[in-house]
Amino acid sequence: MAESIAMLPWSISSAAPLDHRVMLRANCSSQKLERYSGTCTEASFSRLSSTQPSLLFSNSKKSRLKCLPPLNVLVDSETQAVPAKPLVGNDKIGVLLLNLGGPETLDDVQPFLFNLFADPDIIRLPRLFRFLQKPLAQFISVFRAPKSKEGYAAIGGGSPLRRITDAQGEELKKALWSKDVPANVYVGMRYWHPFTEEAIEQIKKDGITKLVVLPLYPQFSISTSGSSLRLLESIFREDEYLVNMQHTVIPSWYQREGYIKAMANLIEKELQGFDTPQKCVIFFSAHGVPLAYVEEAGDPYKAEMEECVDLIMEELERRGLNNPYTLAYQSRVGPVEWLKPYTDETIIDLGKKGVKNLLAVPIRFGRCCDRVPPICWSYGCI
Ligand SMILES: C=CC1=C(C)c2cc3[nH]c(cc4nc(cc5[nH]c(cc1n2)c(C)c5CCC(=O)O)C(CCC(=O)O)=C4C)c(C)c3C=C
Ligand SMILES: [Fe+2]
Repeated sequence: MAESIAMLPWSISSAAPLDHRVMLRANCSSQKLERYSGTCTEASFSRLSSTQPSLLFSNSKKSRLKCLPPLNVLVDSETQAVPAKPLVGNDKIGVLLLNLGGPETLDDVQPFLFNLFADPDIIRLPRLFRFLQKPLAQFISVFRAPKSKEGYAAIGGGSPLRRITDAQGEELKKALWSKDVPANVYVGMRYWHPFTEEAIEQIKKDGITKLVVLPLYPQFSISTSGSSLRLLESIFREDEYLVNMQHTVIPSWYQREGYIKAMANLIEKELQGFDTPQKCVIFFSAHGVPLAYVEEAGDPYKAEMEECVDLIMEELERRGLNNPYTLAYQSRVGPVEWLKPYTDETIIDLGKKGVKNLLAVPIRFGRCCDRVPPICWSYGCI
């Protein structure tokens, strides 16, 4: 089995994104395509409709225009005008960071799981059976809680996600202010405090007039950014203040140069810790989703994840690092088939093939933690 296993520290982002998906009016045609180009990121909630999932989650490659919008501009939800300096007149700028949320104590675990499983983007029941969503969520959350609690107990008794996301928000705010963009940054979690609804209340209290919505998931999935954006869309639809507020959405950003280079930097640094770095297998492990999300609902998650890994590997190759690598998916829950290959099976295969040096890269994780990384937690004994 593997002689050395190194882990990259969890440091880029906390979770994963919804593509296109929300984009109904993108202004990309004039943008030059470049290596790190990705899907257009501008979207207007006012154009979203949760009753039209095909508009949100088309998996047609053709419908996904490529562009490279600068992150530091605001796109007017009505006109798509892109002013060089977004701060005009009395505008108050806000950035809303969306994330999953996590239980802060072991007592929070079951209610957190209830919120998660009550989400129709997580447990996708046929329309006829939707009335069962909450009873089912109650049942599964009670059933799952002991196993989840074990995991959270192993990483100090709660999720570090709020702390990490708050810290990211603080750093983002500092970076924006240093660029003369005096924006407020808000954190809105999907399944635990501070809930998205709480962030929106604060945004209204602060009188924000222009809002950038940034899910902290580099790659889009129906179950992560998709769910958060759908919730946001329903909040916006019912609120006169929000409907009239200019806003833009960054659905995914796995292809951004800064992100790819940051991942490559971390990998390059960790490889240096091996005796024979060039022989080390780079093992990307990502949170999975049920296969049906991709094959039936058109979730772009798998495609974005694979493209992301390719981009990171290309960046490493440009630096003269030509290591073998593999991508596998973990964290499956329940009886249905999830994205393959599975992480546990892949690790065993690598061991059988005689791989002695493995660098595990938690590219998109569930129970993430800087103290006990989940891959050690779950697979350390294999
Ligand atoms: C049951 C379906 C689930 C889907 C689909 C799913 C997708 C998904 N999740 C993340 C990121 C995270 N998930 C986290 C915890 C978590 N996720 C599920 C289930 C699904 N996730 C459960 C039951 C749990 C709770 C923990 C457990 O019992 O295993 C977390 C951790 C949050 C924290 O506490 O810090 C993250 C992050 C992604 C990226 C994703 C789809 C791509
Ligand atoms: Fe998850």
